[in-house]
Amino acid sequence: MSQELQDLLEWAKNGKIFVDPGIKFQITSDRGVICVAKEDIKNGKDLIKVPKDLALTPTLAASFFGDDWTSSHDRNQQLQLFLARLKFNDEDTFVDGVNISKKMAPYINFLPSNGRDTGLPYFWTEEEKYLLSGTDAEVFLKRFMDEIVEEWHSAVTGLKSVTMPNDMESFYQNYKKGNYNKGMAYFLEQKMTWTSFQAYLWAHCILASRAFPFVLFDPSNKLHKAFLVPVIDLLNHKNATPVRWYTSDQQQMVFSSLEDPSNMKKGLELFNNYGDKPNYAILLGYGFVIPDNKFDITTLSLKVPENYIEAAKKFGVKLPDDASAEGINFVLTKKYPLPENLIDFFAFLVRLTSENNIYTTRMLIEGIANLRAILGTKVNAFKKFKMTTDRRVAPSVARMVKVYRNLQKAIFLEAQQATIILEKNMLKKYHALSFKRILTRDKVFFNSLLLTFGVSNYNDLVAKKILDQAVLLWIVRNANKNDYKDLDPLLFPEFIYEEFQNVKKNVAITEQDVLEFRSIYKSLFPALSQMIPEVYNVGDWTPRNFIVAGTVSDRLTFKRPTNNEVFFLKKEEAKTGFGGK
Ligand SMILES: C[S@@+](CC[C@H](N)C(=O)[O-])C[C@H]1O[C@@H](n2cnc3c(N)ncnc32)[C@H](O)[C@@H]1O
Repeated sequence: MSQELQDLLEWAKNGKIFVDPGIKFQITSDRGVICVAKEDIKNGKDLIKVPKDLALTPTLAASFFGDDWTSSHDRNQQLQLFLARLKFNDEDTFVDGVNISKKMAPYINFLPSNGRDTGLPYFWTEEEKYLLSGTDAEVFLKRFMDEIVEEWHSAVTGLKSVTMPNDMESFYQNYKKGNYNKGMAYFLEQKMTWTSFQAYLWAHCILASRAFPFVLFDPSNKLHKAFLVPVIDLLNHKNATPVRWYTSDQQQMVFSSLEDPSNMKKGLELFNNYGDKPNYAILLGYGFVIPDNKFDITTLSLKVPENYIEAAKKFGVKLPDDASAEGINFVLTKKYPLPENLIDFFAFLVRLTSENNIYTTRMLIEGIANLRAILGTKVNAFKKFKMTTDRRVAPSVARMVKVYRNLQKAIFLEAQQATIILEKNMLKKYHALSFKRILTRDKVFFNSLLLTFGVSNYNDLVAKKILDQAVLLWIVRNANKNDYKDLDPLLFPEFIYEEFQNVKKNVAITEQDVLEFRSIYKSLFPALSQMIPEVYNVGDWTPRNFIVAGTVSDRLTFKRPTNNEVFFLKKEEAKTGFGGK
């Protein structure tokens, strides 16, 4: 046991902190101090009780600063700066005549002596932070660091009795200019004075990783302030551990574990529960990650022009609240890797003007295929990322990031797999008609392709790049169905015929359409009608019908990107029925 831990426990005993004789604390090489059962522990038993007097609270910090504090910010800022002072100022800190520096010395000494030792990524080397590239943790680390810099600056410049040192002001100005985007680590390694940014960041990390909600003592505290409770903060976290924290008579804070007794047997570690958090939050708040964390999430960020966001909302897509031109952040959870609003958004992105107020089967299925491609690029980026080794990368950090990245990749992979299943289910549910199937049924048409293009199977159509023409030809044939004699009318689905008539009647043909279809048409006609008149010289095969067929194909077909299989889908309202929220 380290001297600091020994001193802390001795101080705790003298200060009337109750520690159940059935538990003990010991130091591990990889997870710091842990709490271990010395005997079988009954669940629900009060294990640690800490008098309020030994807690470091926002009230105490506020009393210390008093009128000296003028910053409008105050969530945990006062307590953080107060803690930084207790740790990094050699002068004693008095509150209402009590020397808090002296009173709390064993606790303050026990806390990590520098930023690096907190283990939180804010103090990682640049090479270590680089390992987070492309992850949510990288984004949040930058965002939170920006916030902490602002908080600190406003707190320290707001203190009447303190003049911001020049080097600190110049750090602030340079940080704002982006000059510390790389190279922060070196700055953070420098010596700390209590008002320095380094000290404030250290205090932020201490509160993030060890504090409890002050609402336990002060139910009126709406700001979610935090406070520090010695000894109870020695327990490590395990997901889903049932624990109880409560205050008795507003005088002491009590910890008890409601864990299954089989997990509290002699020799086993006893845990606290820091909450159901995803790994990026555990990493940034506590400096570790949980392998196979069932609360893990990842973010798929998409950037689209602002007018798309408005239009999507108007269409009924439930976008995340923070959606803006800066980006839309869809949260993929381990439990629901494919959120329904993400599918809706991708469906919206491929909607045609003719699809104006419903999600059609085509929109959803095509949207899902596009979404799969994006998820694929995320998975590949994770797969390709090289975990470089460097002497400035601690092996423990590299191991942790590897676990984190693997879990992130797994969520994207699960989402990608889910799109495959969803596409399959939807094609089945909405009775998609495969063009491959059409070709096996419509033998006369298929033979015409064989004779003219030398196509002997579906894959040949793809290989010879004439699949799209074949689909158009068949749509026109379908429109001419009443002109063919002796053909089974069941070969020609009514919904495709009707859409053709609808488009022909209602959609104006533009010059652009004519130009687009001219070369395709010329490559096929009049040759086809001369070679196989029984198919291509019956009914109306004019260029106009080709153009109409093009629109029908846009509206009713979906080409599966994985194997180029074309499906016809009835235009109807569809639901994924996937249940992912
Ligand atoms: C409230 S303290 C718990 C006591 C801590 N082990 C100590 O040495 O003081 C929180 C810190 O403990 C460590 N920790 C807690 N739970 C952990 C876990 N499940 N795995 C690894 N480290 C953990 C992390 O370093 C975290 O920042």
